[in-house]
Amino acid sequence: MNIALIAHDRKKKDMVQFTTAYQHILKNHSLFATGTTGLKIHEATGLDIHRFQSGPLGGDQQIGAMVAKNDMDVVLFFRDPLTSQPHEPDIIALIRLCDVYQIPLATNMAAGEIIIRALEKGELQWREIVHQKRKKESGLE
Ligand SMILES: O=C(CO)COP(=O)(O)O
Repeated sequence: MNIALIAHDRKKKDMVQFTTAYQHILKNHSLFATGTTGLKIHEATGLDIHRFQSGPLGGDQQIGAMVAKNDMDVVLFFRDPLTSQPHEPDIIALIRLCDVYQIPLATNMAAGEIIIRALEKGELQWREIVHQKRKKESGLE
């Protein structure tokens, strides 16, 4: 599955702890992240991650583009609700797209734990059905 990992600055510690604790699960998936989050995770865990731009420079939008193509299966976005962000519209747009495409989205570590455990148990396999259906509709299969 394609998993996006994003954390605002004050939540990066949470993200590093989270990805360290669950790296045995995450390593079996394709990981994507905004620039600085991806770097911190890679430095702490050695996990392979495709890094997009930093959030304020368009990284949220790049991840949003994958969501809009229904290519992203899970979004773990540990956001900071107490600090205003210069790219707030991008953040809102990404969250909105997750709702448009019914993408499991965690906006904090507690919800992230529920999603990652569900992923481990295979409870998100329905995403494969979405991919297969999409391929069929586009004539790729
Ligand atoms: O700002 C972000 C998400 O909105 C995160 O960006 P960075 O991972 O580059 O810090």
